[in-house]
Amino acid sequence: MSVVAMLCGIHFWKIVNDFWNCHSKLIKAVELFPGPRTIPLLGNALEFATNPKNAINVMAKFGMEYSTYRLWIGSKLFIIITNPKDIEIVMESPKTSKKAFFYKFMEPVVINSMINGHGPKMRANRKIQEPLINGKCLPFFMETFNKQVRRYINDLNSKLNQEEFDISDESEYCVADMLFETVIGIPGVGQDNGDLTIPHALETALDILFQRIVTPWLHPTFIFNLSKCGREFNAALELGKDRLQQIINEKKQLYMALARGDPGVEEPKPSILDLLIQNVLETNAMNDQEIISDMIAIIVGFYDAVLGIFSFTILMLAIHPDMQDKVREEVAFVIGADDDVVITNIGKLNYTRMAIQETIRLFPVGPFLSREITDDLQIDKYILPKGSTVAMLPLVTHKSPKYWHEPDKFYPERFLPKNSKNRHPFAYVPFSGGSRSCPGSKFGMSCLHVMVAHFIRKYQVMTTMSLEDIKLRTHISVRSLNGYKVSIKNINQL
Ligand code: HEM
Repeated sequence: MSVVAMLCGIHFWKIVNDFWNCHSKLIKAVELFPGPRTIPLLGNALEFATNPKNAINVMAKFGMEYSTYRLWIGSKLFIIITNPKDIEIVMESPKTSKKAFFYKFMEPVVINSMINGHGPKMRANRKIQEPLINGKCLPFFMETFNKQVRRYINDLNSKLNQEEFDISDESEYCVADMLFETVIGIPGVGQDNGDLTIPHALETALDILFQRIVTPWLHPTFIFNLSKCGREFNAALELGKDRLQQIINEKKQLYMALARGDPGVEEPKPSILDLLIQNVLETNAMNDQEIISDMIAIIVGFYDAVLGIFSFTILMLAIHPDMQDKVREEVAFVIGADDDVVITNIGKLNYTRMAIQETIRLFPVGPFLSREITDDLQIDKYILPKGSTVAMLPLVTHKSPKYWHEPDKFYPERFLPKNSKNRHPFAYVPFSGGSRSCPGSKFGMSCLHVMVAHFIRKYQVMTTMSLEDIKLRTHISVRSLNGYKVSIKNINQL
């Protein structure tokens, strides 16, 4: 214990030293930036570390006040920006293509992945994977989405005409099954045996990651590793890593057996991981560590986004029955009473798409997008100094009355071309932008269309919640703190 106390003491001294000596340049550079009052050494950390789940709400509150401002989390300087023209400069600049310092916290399990890496190797790996996610196998992935969603919709019959239930809790297994089959290429049987170990472990890791970001005394790795949350975080990532390594080994064996023409070996259905392994067996372009890192990035990106957006969309349609009817009419017209949703339908489901877009406007999956400033960058009257972290807050920009009429209302029609034409393109950044934009946007939106279409075609959804009731819980992503309570009736009983 005394050794730990001594190490903490040494580290504390180092923080003090860093703060006063190494960061004097940064302190000077942001003298003119507005921002909340700081306290010595901790800066603004106490505002966030005491309640990390509310941290982005607090940042958003300051964002309403200042639009551009600075925050100090210990010795780390954050510049928060919310104006679309500034967001455009930051997203498009090569000086900000590196993710913020805290993405390093995902190491040593997730190294130089699409989510936390940078540089030529990361870009080359991303270039291999993007066409696998959104390319010619997408129609095939749609079959899996339809199959799993049909299963889920049938199981929801047990909730018919009953009390309210949480739509997110009910949808977890279906989302995990779609993920397992299309991303990792293992049978999606969560709806049969209820195993959510891997997605839950990764969700826990995200929660802890965010807690660490806003808690400066957890930044040093050796202190973090000694803490309870550090041990939990490492265990969660290790679990995902070990399972993925095992799956990769099995798949490599299988594809080598296929190449040799071994008898009785069947070609598996394609998944993103299967396609990637076939590619690297031929090209040797990525090693196992890189594949695992990117698979974790994709699993987190898929599970968190699809589950969160679907749950919010159904809740929004429950709160707004007129809009729910419009989605239902469109689905009936474009897809019919019982057909699968195929890729060519997606472009015709305009109102459904606008309902999903409007949901993501109000509840952005990436409420806090951050990058490292690798060289001084001018935005408006300010210079973002090299060595600071810039954070964009879609949660604020998406609700600014400067760009959105009645921003707190759910109004899908605001995405009609005639209502969008004068809007700054970076006033809406659901998938981030520039070189670090989401590589899974088409894949994810296709999946969401399938889920919403099947659900609304079968059920009338109601809720006692109102838009004003929803309190947000934020980590890297956004969730409803008070859940997504809905009840359902069979559409044919109406
Ligand atoms: C349709 C709903 C989705 C939305 C709204 C969404 C949104 C986002 C946003 C805002 C980011 C940027 C995060 C940041 O800059 O910190 C991001 C990154 C990412 N997303 Fe998505 N995402 C969605 C679906 C998906 C899916 C289905 C996948 C996987 C197939 C995925 C994989 C990723 C990955 C790997 C990154 C990291 C990319 C990078 O930082 O360069 N996303 N996503």
